[in-house]
This record gives sequence, structure tokens and C-alpha cells, in this order.
Amino acid sequence: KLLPDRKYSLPPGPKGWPVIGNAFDMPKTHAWRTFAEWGKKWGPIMSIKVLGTPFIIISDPEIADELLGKTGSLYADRPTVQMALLTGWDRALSGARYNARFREYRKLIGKVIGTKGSMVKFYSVEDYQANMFLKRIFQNPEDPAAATRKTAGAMVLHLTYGYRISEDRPDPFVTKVESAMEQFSEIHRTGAYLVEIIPILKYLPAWFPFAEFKRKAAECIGPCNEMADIPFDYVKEQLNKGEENNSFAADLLKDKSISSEKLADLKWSAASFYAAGSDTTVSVVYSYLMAAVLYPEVQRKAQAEVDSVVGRDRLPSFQDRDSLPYIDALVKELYRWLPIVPLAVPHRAMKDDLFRGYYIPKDSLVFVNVWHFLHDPTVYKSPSTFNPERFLGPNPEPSPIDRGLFGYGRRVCPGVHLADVSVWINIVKAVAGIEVSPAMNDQGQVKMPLPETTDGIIVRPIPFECVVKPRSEHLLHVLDEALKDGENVN
Ligand code: HEM
Repeated sequence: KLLPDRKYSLPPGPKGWPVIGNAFDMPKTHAWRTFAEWGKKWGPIMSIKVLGTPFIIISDPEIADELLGKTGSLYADRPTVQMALLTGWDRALSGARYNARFREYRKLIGKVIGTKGSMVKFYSVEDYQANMFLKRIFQNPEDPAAATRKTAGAMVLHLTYGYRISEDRPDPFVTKVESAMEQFSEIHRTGAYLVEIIPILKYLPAWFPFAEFKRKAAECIGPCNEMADIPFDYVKEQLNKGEENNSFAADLLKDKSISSEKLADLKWSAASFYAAGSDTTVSVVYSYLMAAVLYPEVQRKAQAEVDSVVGRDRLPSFQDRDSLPYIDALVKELYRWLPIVPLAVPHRAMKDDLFRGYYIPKDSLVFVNVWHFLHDPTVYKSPSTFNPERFLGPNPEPSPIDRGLFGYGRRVCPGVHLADVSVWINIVKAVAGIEVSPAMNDQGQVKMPLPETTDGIIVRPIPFECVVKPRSEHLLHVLDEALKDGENVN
């Protein structure tokens, strides 16, 4: 163990109290804003201590690249979440410790969705589900957020398991997966369970008065297992019956080079998609509806580009992508404007380290302020303004993808290519198909949404009202035809 001496100390930061450290300084909500202020005072790499654990906070993208991107496995670990261990949720990739199982998961995922080129086989499902997004929006225009959520879930289930959700009644898979996901969020709530602070409590018997967490954990075990088992068994059954299934899970199951002992890894690689892949795309698509209300001129420009390239007798799709630069800039701006993973996901130091003269002890948690990287006024002019043009012209501002949007190093988002195509196709269909306008109150005044997000690791725009309509009657006809063509995509 590398011991600190007088020469090497933790990166600077506010002085804390004995034992609890800076626990009381920790912001209650939207920590990225406070961290950005602290960064101005304490510098681009700073630290605080919370109950003995050093938190390293980074406010400079170069330092983030160097520390998390270029140090191999040194910062590739995640913190242990006791409740995840007690419920079985530790098998999901996003929280997995850096070990052989983790590497196996990433290998399996990389095999199917590891390159841009590997996305082509998913285009038809993506296209169909994005058309369904329009249909779902028009079927229930009072609640576009619900259509957005439903589509993201439907898309992940379709791509991952080849499963199509039922449209006219609550789908049994979605119901199961959603309730398991609620429990997932619940057990990861910071500060909710004493066992995270005093891990030894996990040995208390469930009947013990302070062991409420154990009873909660026991409730979660079944749904957690089912969320991984049920859709996976569906794919196995389909393949056994000789039915066509070209999903992520089916591809891996068909791969003879993967031994049957790997089945659990395979099942959990697939299950990890729902957690990480549905909440994220939902947020970006929902941000588009908000941007369209607040910036009608952006909506008009985007529609004008699609109309001039694609016309109005068909809906845009992947073959049009290279001809739609404004839409590309619009998507980048959605990523930048309301960053949906504002502090990335904390990495943990696996060993003591010396970095730029600072001592970073083993088990430190590293937080990267991606929100700040994307709102730095020295890099992005008027950062709170939604302006896709900043990414166009001879001197475009840097793409959010190069400034931490998808995380770092060995933990970088493995769904980056899938995210790219899923977000793009939903946004371009929304532009082509939906007229979004502000809602009115009873006095006839417009109700403008507040461009703010919820709190958490993956965030979304705070709920707002808006009016959504098909752009024309003709569009509805075009959409019906497109859906008929896509009925059997697999
Ligand atoms: C716009 C969409 C998305 C964004 C902005 C995003 C961003 C991120 C970020 C910042 C991380 C943490 C990286 C780190 O720790 O350094 C992450 C992890 C992850 N993402 Fe994504 N993601 C998106 C979509 C997706 C999709 C569609 C999938 C699934 C297919 C996915 C699967 C995952 C998984 C499994 C992890 C955990 C990786 C690990 O811990 O090793 N993500 N993502």
C-alpha cells in the first residue's frame, strides 16, 4: 500500500469534520451544480471525504480522460452496494465489480453491438419501433411522456429478445420488468439504507427490529430473477421451436463458440440492457419535446430540412442520415443541453495511486462533472440556450460525445452505438411526424416548461405539458402504410 507522506496529499477541498468528513457539505440535490461551483474554488481535481471515503471530483475533461481513460483497470471498479448484493442486482453490468465476470459480460455485449457496423442488422426493428412511437403518441396525445417511455421499453425488449410488446393491454413482460426496475432504483437510493454505511448489519436475521432492509431485500429477489429469466426463456423457447429471432440474446444463444456454462453471463448481459438502455433514450427523446416547445424556430428548421430531403410522402429513415446535418446537430444539442447522466457513473480506485502529485487512495470514488463539461461557457457560447447551430459551420463547438457523454475507459457505455441509432431514429421521426406546441392554461396563456431535470444518476426533463398533433392527415396515412410494411420485422 502506498502511504501518503507530507509530500503527497489528497487533491484540495473543503475541510471536513472528524469521522463524518464532509457529509454535511454534500449537496442535497443536483450535485453537479454545486460541484461546478466547488471546481471554480478548489480547482479541476478536488476531493471531499464522506464517512471515510474520499470522493474525487473532476471538472476538467482532459483530467477525466487521463485519469479514467488512460490508466487501464486502475479506476475501472464500481463501489459495492450492499443492497445489490442482498437482492441479486449486483449481477447487472452497470454495478458489477471489475473482475472476470465483468470482462465476460463486456465481451459478450461487444460481440453483438460493439461496432457502428453491427447496428445495421437492427435498423429494421429500430425503424419499426420509431414509427410505433408516432402511433403511440397520437393514440394518447394527453400523455406524450407515456408514449416515450413505452417506446424506449418496447425498443429494448424488441432488440434484446426479439419480443414485441402488446399495444392494447398492459404487457406482462413490461409490467414485470418495470416493477423490477422500480425496485432497482429504490435500492440504489443514496442514504436510504443503513447497511450501506455499516455493512456488517447484513448479517442480522430478517426478523431483527432494525433489519427492515433485509425484509425489503427479500421482496426484491424474486422480481430481480424474473426480470432476467422470463424474457431470456422466451428467446430459448422460440429458438427451440425453430422460430426466427435475430435479437441480441438470440445471436449469442446461436453462437456455438459460447459454452453453456456461460448462460448466466449471457442472460445478465441481456438483462443489463433494459436498466441502462431504456431510461437513457427516453430522456433524450423527452428533451426533444421540451426543446420543440421552448424553441419553435428549431422545430421549424428541423422540419424544413426533413421535408426538403425526404419529402412528405414517406417517413425519414437511416438511409437519409447523411443528408440531414441539421438533425445531427439537433441530436448533439439535445445531448448537451440537458445531460442525462450528468456525473457519469462513479468509478472506484482499485489501488492507491499518485496522480499529478496528488495521493488517491484505494477505494476512492471518482465523479466526473460531465454536466459542467457540456455547460462550460468558455467552450459553449450561452450554454443554457438550445442552439443546434453551434455544431454546424466552419468552427463547430466540440461534440458532447468527445466530452464524457458516454463515460470513460473500461466502463465506457457499451451501448453507445445502439444509443446513437435509437436516439437518432426517434428524433428524426418525431421531427417529421409531430407538431409540438405549448399547452395553454384556462386563461389562454401559454404554459412554458422549465428546462430542468430530475435528480439522480440518470435524469430526465421534469414533467411538463405540451400539445402534440400529427403534422397532417396525410402523415397519418403515410404512417399506417409504413407500419404495415414493418409488421413482420424481426
Ligand atoms: C443516450 C443514451 C445513453 C447515454 C448518454 C449513456 C451513458 C452512459 C454512461 C455515462 C455510462 C457510465 C460510463 C462510465 O462509468 O464511465 C453508461 C454505462 C452503461 N450503459 Fe449507457 N448510455 C446510453 C444508452 C445506453 C444504451 C442504449 C444501452 C444498452 C444497450 C446502454 C448500456 C449501458 C451499460 C450496460 C452500462 C454499464 C457499463 C459498465 O458499467 O461497464 N447505455 N452509459
